[in-house]
Amino acid sequence: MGRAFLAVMDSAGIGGAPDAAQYFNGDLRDTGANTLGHIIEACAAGEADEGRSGPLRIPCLSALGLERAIALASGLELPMPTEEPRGRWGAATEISRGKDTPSGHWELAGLPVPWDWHFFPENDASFPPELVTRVAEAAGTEGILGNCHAPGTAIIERLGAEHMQSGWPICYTSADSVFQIAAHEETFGLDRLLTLCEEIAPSLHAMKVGRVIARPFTGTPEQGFERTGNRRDYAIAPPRPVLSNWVQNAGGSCFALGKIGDIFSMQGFDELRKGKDAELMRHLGNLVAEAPEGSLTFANFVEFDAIHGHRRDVSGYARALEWFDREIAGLIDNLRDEDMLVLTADHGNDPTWPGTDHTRERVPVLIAGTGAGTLGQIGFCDVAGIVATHLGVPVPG
Ligand SMILES: O=P(O)(O)O[C@H]1O[C@H](CO)[C@@H](O)[C@H]1O
Ligand SMILES: [Mn+2]
Ligand SMILES: [Mn+2]
Repeated sequence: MGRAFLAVMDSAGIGGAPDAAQYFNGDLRDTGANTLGHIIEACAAGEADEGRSGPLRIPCLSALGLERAIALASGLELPMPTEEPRGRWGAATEISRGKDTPSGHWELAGLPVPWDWHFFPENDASFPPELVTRVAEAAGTEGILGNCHAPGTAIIERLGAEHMQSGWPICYTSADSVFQIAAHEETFGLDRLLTLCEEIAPSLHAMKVGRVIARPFTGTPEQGFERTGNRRDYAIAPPRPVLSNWVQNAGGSCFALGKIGDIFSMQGFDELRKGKDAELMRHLGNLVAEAPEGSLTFANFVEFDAIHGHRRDVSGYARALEWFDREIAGLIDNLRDEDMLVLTADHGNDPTWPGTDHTRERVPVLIAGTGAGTLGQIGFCDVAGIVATHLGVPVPG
């Protein structure tokens, strides 16, 4: 039976989504976006030389069949490694409508999202009056500040002083399905902020807003404000059992690494280990050494997306891929005979594309430890099926 390690390279898409024309970055459709394909091309053309140089060096991902997966997904013709892949490789297509992180992960875990997420409009007042009233009541204030789309650091700079003076919470949103509340840890109070978020979360989840996020900060108008590490996400829970539940129900342990805990509201997980990507890689290495037989380790590496994809930083994304490739090669050497390591992604975020939003794409599925050969074109849900079958866990439905 062995163990299963499932690592999501957040936003590492490979193009070719059949419905890409229905998705936009600004005015431009996502048709043709190809995160990894375009990074490989940019590196080969010498256009991604900041902090690195030349063609993208990812021998481990290549040996597992990445270039073949890209060609299968999108038809993009890249120089092909001459050797046959040593892993199983394929391209997965999403059916959930959102090109967001929870949609991608839930479907990879066997649950296509059965609804449309609610996104708040980019109007002067993003939130409906009833919601504003409900939040102010829960906060015990006369009103709220913000009520708009904003980057989190910019809005505390703009409204931090007014917030400290009036005591009103700063509420804002973004292109994601989120309701975020920024408040000062001392003058508003951290516990009060967390209680407020917890209290209003059920009504936002009922509206199909994916997450309420507490964004505490400290500082002064004179010295400037800074967000603290006490961020808390109150995410909507998956409405049905997912891969981690199936594994747990069959008696296996499940470990969540990084954002996986929030994405699934810890549904089906025994333990959460957090940190930056480098730390997560160490957690993953420790679990390769220690995780019990029959267990699932589910990891999300968010920096590809959060630090490089949204900032359209091709060199940075390439550096992150080269780092990831080296680290994963080391982990594969330590797998036990019966183990499976699956590398995949949740959506695209092509750093060569206009805009700053995710791109609708197919994703690679690369599997180490269980032989070689193609998986062909599969669905996101098949990833859950492959992992469950490997662990001998029944797949419902
Ligand atoms: O700009 P900040 O506050 O970091 O917000 C970002 O973080 C949120 C959740 O990850 C995203 O929806 C985006 O809005
Ligand atoms: Mn994501
Ligand atoms: Mn993102």
